[in-house]
Amino acid sequence: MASEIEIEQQLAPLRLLVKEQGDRVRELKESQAPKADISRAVAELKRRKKQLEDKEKALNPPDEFNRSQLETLLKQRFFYRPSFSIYGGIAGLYDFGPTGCAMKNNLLQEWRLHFVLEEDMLEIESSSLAPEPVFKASGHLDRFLDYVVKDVKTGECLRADHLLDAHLEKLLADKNLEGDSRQEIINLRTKVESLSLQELGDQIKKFEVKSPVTGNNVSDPMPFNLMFRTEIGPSGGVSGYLRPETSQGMFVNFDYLLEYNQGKLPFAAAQIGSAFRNEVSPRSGLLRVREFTLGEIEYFYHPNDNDHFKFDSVADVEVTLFPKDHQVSGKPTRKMSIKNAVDEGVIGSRCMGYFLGRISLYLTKMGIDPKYLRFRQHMDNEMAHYATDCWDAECKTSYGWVECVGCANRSCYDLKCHVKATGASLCARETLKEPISVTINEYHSSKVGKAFKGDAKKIMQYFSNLDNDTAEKYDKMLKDTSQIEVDIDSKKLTISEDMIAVKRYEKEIHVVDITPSVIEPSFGFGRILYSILEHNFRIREGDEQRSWLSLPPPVAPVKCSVLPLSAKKEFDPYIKQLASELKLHGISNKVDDSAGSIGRRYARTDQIGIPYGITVDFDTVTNNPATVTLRERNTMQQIRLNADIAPKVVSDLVKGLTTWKETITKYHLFEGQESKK
Ligand SMILES: Nc1ncnc2c1ncn2[C@@H]1O[C@H](COP(=O)(O)OP(=O)(O)OP(=O)(O)O)[C@@H](O)[C@H]1O
Repeated sequence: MASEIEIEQQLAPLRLLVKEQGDRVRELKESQAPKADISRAVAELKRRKKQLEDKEKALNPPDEFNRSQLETLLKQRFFYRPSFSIYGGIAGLYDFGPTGCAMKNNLLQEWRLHFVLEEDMLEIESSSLAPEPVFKASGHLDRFLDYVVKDVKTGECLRADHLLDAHLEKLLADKNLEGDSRQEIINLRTKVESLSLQELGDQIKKFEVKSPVTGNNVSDPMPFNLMFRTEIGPSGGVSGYLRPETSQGMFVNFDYLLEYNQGKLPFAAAQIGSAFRNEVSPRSGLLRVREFTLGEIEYFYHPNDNDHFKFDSVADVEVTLFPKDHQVSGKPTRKMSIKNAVDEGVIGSRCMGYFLGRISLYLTKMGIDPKYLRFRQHMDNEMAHYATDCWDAECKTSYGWVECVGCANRSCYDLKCHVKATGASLCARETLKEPISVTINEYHSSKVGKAFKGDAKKIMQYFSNLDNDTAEKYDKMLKDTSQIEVDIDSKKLTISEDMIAVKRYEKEIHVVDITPSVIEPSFGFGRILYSILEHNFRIREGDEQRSWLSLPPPVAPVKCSVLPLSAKKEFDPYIKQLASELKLHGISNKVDDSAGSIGRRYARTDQIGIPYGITVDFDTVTNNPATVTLRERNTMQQIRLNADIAPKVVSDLVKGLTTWKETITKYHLFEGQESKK
């Protein structure tokens, strides 16, 4: 499917023709030209408008869920739009408007309450830009790749797995394709993202895949690193990268976090921040972009204890699971409680189960429809280089199943990588019940300092952290070749026999170093936000179709509207008073005193998902004490209540201290109002 920018580019000439003809009609009318000329010009304007409409429809084919209606709403009410559009835009970058920004902030605030506050997590904010050795050590420099092919004539780059997948999808659309060939393609589609470079190349050749844009042949696939590279500082000597995930900031600060936590495991660090990926083909709106907000948690725990002390709180949470063996054998998903899934070994540990349960609770509270939420386990060859097990929380949208949260078991991979690269001590200390005897390798040197100057400290640190196997391996190398080569901070250093001496002895110890294991839930807020919008998009049938959003109050961009029934001056003091009292309760509100019927204005507030609306009318002014109506968005029911308590009632509703059902039993339903859900 074409990106929004591509669509806009194709529509621009037609829009111009419509505008020109519109101007022409206006000129003719103003100059009181003959009626026949005006009618001809109007007919031409209609023809051009129709041409534009047809093209728009062709580029945005309607599907079961009417995405184009949602997109129109999102554009009109400025949830988000392509960045720099007045310069023609750049694919994969988006700006959030007031509604989108407020909604995203609500998601972040709820995330902090649900995870950081609830679990006493240690939230940090680390730099978005990191020097190259960090990503060399973490493996991103060598392995954070997508495979791309080039159009052999135009040189345009295309993501190889997506290209192959789209081609296979097209083949499957052919109803005449039957039997084994159909099954082979279905099977291949389930593992397209996990094919190796060689396998991808073979399949692209086998199915004679061509560029969908030009129909030209494509090259063999080649690796493309997704990180944005830059130079840090004016002299250009230090290479750096914008982070593709926020987690490295938490790993490199592990020691300080542990100390802050009084040296105790387990604990969780959390971070919200921007991540940057130079995606080959950004597409599908917010779903695949080049800059996005991530919320990540690193739960550090003892590798021999993968329980979670709060497991019981999620034991009964029902989730839909799609384990890897079901994907291979074509079996359907399983709906089960977290407890049963762990007991039956579907989920590997109570710790992983705990986080899947918490993720599910967060997403559904935010408005994800549980029917369209599943947890899919990664296939072994699909996992990121750092993971040993991974479950993605996927939401079904009109684009298919979309990964919104990844929950990976990163074991001790990252901490060990940074220890290896820097010699830093990134481990916890455990006091043993009984002392044990261990081999100590003590390295001494007089010449390393002279030979390696600034690097000497790191080298000696590196040696002091060696495990026994590596120490023995180095002993042998020194004996055999009189030198050893070590890789520190991405530099290969040669240490000769005369530079270093090792003293080895047994020692009884009471404390051991532990490199913790890590479970990492990683939330992409753009994808979550879009999925929530799709899951809550509704149409009210009536004289005219009105689109609206059934967003849960905590997520809604604005919580309450304040509406004067008409433009009467007497309403103003009440409107001001209500708006400021709502603010005192921390309830965001929007006064809509624009012209237009009250019905139209309610419809406008429903469009951005405002859950409650207070209306000031003639009775407000005449009643003593003053009364107002309070309307609930989903049912469109209204109650009448005293103006001075209305803000508090809305505040209680928004904060979940009461429900609408309870509220309508306490106050009177406004005359003639019934549930119109
Ligand atoms: N290009 C992107 N645009 C928007 N969100 C993204 C993008 N890449 C990743 N995310 C979000 O970040 C989360 C964690 O990133 P992770 O590295 O697990 O994704 P990923 O497996 O690389 O995603 P994908 O396979 O879709 O590229 C994802 O669950 C998703 O919500």
